[in-house]
Parts: sequence; structure tokens; C-alpha cells
Amino acid sequence: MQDRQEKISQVVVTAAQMRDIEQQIFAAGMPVVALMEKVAGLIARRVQDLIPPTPLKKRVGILVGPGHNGGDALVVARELYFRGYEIWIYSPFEKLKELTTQHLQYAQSLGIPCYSAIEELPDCDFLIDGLFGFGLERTITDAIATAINELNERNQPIFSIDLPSGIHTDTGEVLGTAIRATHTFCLGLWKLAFLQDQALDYFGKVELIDFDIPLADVQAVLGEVPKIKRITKVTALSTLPLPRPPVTHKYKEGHLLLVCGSRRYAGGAILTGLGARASGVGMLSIAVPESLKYLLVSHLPEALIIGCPETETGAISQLQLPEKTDLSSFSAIAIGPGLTKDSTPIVQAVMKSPEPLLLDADALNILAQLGTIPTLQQRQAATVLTPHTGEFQRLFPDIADVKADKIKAVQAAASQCGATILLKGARTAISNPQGAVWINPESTPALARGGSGDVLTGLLGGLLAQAATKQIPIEDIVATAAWWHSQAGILAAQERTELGVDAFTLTQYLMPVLKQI
Ligand SMILES: NC(=O)C1=CN([C@@H]2O[C@H](COP(=O)(O)OP(=O)(O)OC[C@H]3O[C@@H](n4cnc5c(N)ncnc54)[C@H](OP(=O)(O)O)[C@@H]3O)[C@@H](O)[C@H]2O)[C@@H](O)CC1
Ligand SMILES: Nc1ncnc2c1ncn2[C@@H]1O[C@H](COP(=O)(O)OP(=O)(O)O)[C@@H](O)[C@H]1O
Ligand SMILES: [K+]
Repeated sequence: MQDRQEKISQVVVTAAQMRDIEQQIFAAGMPVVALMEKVAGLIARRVQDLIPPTPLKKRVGILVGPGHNGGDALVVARELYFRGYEIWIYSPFEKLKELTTQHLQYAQSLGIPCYSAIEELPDCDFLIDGLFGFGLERTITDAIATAINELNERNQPIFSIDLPSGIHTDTGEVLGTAIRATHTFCLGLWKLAFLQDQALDYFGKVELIDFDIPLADVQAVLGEVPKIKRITKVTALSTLPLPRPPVTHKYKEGHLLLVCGSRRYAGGAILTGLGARASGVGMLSIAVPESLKYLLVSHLPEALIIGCPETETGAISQLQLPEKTDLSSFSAIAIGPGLTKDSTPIVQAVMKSPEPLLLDADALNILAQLGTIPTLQQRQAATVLTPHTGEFQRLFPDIADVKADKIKAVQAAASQCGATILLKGARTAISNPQGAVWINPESTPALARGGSGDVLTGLLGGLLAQAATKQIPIEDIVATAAWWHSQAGILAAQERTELGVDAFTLTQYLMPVLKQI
């Protein structure tokens, strides 16, 4: 049971996949009518929990579209009517699907008022949006678009069924206009749009209404191992190097080399170091320009600080490793934060590392200048890139608009260059070269702040180093780091507000996340 719920919570579907899964269920004998009753019954119960009908009788506006999303809304309307809510229906379409027509007829027979013009719908305590669900593919125009805009301006709470009407199920694109929901009940399985940055403003609070879709039907459509998955607490914790074996030593717990910092951006090196510290990595070496050496020592006394020759501008000019050390001495290398673009030779040098290599920030800008694909072709071992959208566009100028479909973009990029890519944002997406994707479903805008990416680089570098001798897919480790980082942001924001999560503070919340569990 637990296992089913966990598996369902990892699943993400497109509209086409949802339709196929639905067909499996219907083909096996489940009547459409029964499924609609079941789903809408669950929604009605949730609405009653959230806004009980008494003590003051609540007035509810029900927005009804032509398809089964409208049918769901009408079943909710009927149930709320019997529970004592005052119901008004707005049903602007002339032609409705058969089941939806029947539910409308029955609602009207109960005496529930029904309007086709938006001006007639009185002000309500809240609205239920059943205009369009995953069946919407065309742009909304004319009277319906005007009505949606007007409803948004009423500033009443809106509960959307399945998706806010107007949002494309797969890309999250706003098709002309869309309902701005305060709460969205996603039905059965998470749709892709819930993980696309461009749609997030429209969902409000999100919640999955699990209506017991059999796992076998999901697997029949998506396969045993779905291509796109949501990161969950369970998946994230499964790759953590915990518990540690009792008999171990520091070199067995990974040796991470960080290459970062410049006279101009000294803080980035410290933040990256503090992120790495929180990963628990056995040994931490940090290569910085000579002039930053003692600054780093004072912040990270446990780390081995390697002072390197520097350019006139204060960037690392040459990676001068200690005696008897070469690139193969480290279990992983992370390079980039605070480097400036004057460290091109260093980026070229670390390409030869036989171990996992993580590139971030200016290392990505340098990689773009060197030529992303030809440069990465030299790599023998795994490479991870962690761009934000701007860096992504510099690295992959041929990939069309990232914002239009972030998930497709990250898959295309990883496949082109053979690296695992973490594309940052409100909903971070990670793809391996074969197109297996993890998406981080929960985060906080508190992280939209200079330096929080540096913390991620250190944390991920430390996890990669610790996993070097284990058989864990690289993208799974990247997913764990993304989850841990955002959970630390969420916890910090809960305690300190969204304005209280500077990057240093973020590093101090990484451990409390694990301690909570
Ligand atoms: N899957 C499940 O397991 C379950 C699914 N259930 C529910 O069913 C929903 C999916 O229902 P659905 O397929 O009937 O589509 P839906 O989203 O209601 O709307 C499509 C309609 O809109 C129309 N239309 C499209 N674009 C338009 C435009 N721009 N302007 C105007 N009209 C436009 C389009 O017309 P057409 O394109 O044919 O002209 C079509 O008639 C799903 O979201 C969930 O709520 C649950 O009941 C049970 C479990
Ligand atoms: N609106 C947001 N919601 C959630 N996370 C965000 C948001 N904006 C940024 N982040 C996260 O914050 C981090 C910012 O990284 P980055 O842009 O590299 O910053 P910097 O280079 O200044 O450290 C990324 O992990 C990103 O996913
Ligand atoms: K809807």
C-alpha cells in the first residue's frame, strides 16, 4: 500500500499518457460514470474539509466546461448542494459531452440556478473551476477568455479541478488566458504542467486526489521505469551515504576537489566549501587563488586549501596541485563558483579528470566559449552541468526556447552533449544523456538569491565524491542534492520567512533537514 502510494507520487504524465491510462481502466470494465462519481466525490469532500458549509451558508459558483472536467464540476455542485451550500452554475457552452449534459440536467432539476452569461453569476464565497482539464489543446478565445479574465479579477478563492483552465497539461503554457487558482486538485496522477516553471503562478496550493488508479495500468502505459519522475523524500534519501559503515576512513568517504573563487568573488568559494562540508565528504580540498588561501582556511579549517598562481585580475591561472597529487587523486571535482572568465586554462585542465566532474557558473561560461559539445567529447568519465537558464542558453544556443518546455530542453541538451544536466529554476529538472529525467517538485522562491547555487555545487560535489565507489546512477545523486538543497531552503524560510534565507544561512539548514527525518 505504502509502496503504491510512493510509486504513484513519483509518476508524472502527459495528457496523452493520462488518456491512455484512463482507457486501460475503462477497457477493464470500470464504467466512466462510476469513475466520475468517485473522483468528484473525493473533490467534494476535500472542499468541505477546507471550507465547511456552516455556520454561514456558503455561496459557491461552479464553472462548467463542455467536457468531462465540466462533468466533474457538476457532480461536485450536486454534492455540495445536498450538504447545504448555496450553488450557482455558470455554463456558457451550447454543446456539452453526453455525461456532462446529463449532470447539468439533473442539477437544474434540483432547482440550482444556471447562467450562460458571466455577468449573471453573482459574487460567491468561492468558485469551482471545471471549464477545461487535460482535454484542452486549443487557445481559449472570445467570450470564454473574457469570462476567465473577469473571474480572475473578482479575487474570490478558486478551486481548479485537475488543472487551472487554460493551462496546457504538458508544457504549462497559458493557452490565451487561464484561471488563477488558489488551490488545484490534480486528479489521479501528477500532470507535467505542475512541474513547469511557466505555469506555477496559476496553481495556488496543489494537491493530488488519488483515486486508486491501479499501478499495473500506469506501468502498462509508462513502462516499469518511467522516463520522467518526481523526486520524493524516499528517492532522495535512498542515495545518501547513510548510515556510514562503522569501519571506514576519511579517504573511503570520498575526496572532493573544489576549484573556485577569485579576488573579485571570494565569497563564492566559501559558500561552495560550506555546501561541501554539509555533504559529509571524507576529505575536502579547495583550490583558490593564492591570495585567498588564508581567508578560506579561516572559514573551513578542516579543508586542505591549495593556493594557486593567479592572473593580474586575481583569478586562478594554473591549477598547482600539491606534490604526489594529480587529478586522479580526487573522487570527484567541482569547478566554477566565483572563478571569473579568466580561468579558461583551468577548465581545460580539469576536463582530463578520470573521475566525475561538475561544472557550474563561470566554468559553464568558459565551456560555452570553448564549444560545449567538442569540449565535452574529451571526457572519459561522467560530467554534470548545473546551469541556470541564462547559462543554459549560452551552452546550447541551438535548443529552442527553454522557457516553452524546460523538460524537453534539458533532455535535448543532455542527449547532445553526453553530460547529466541540472537545469535550475523554481522546478529544477535533471536529465541524463538517455533522457531519464528527475524533477524537483517542491522548492521556495527564498532561494532566488545570489550564492544559493554555489551552495548546491558544493553539496552535490560532496555527494558525487562519496558515491564514487558505489553503483548509483549519477542523475540519482544529482536529484538527491537538488532535493536536499531545496528542503533546506523550505525549512529556513519556514523559520525565518522567505526574506531570511541568504546563502550562508542556507548552508546552516542543510543538516537540520536530515535531522528532521
Ligand atoms: N482521466 C481520468 O481518469 C479522469 C478524467 N476526468 C475528468 O475529465 C477531464 C478530461 O475530460 P475531457 O477529455 O472531456 O476534456 P476537458 O478537459 O473537459 O475539455 C475538453 C473539451 O473542451 C473543448 N475545448 C478544447 N479547447 C477549447 C477551446 N479553446 N475553446 C472551447 N472549447 C474547447 C473540447 O472540444 P473539442 O476540442 O472537441 O471541440 C472538449 O469538449 C479531466 O481533466 C478530468 O477533470 C474525471 O472525470 C474522471 C477521471
Ligand atoms: N523561484 C525559485 N524557486 C525555487 N528555487 C529557486 C528559485 N529561483 C532560484 N532557485 C534556486 O536557487 C539556486 C540559484 O542558483 P544560481 O542561479 O546558480 O545562483 P548563484 O549563481 O547566485 O549561486 C538554484 O538552485 C535554483 O534552482
Ligand atoms: K479546470
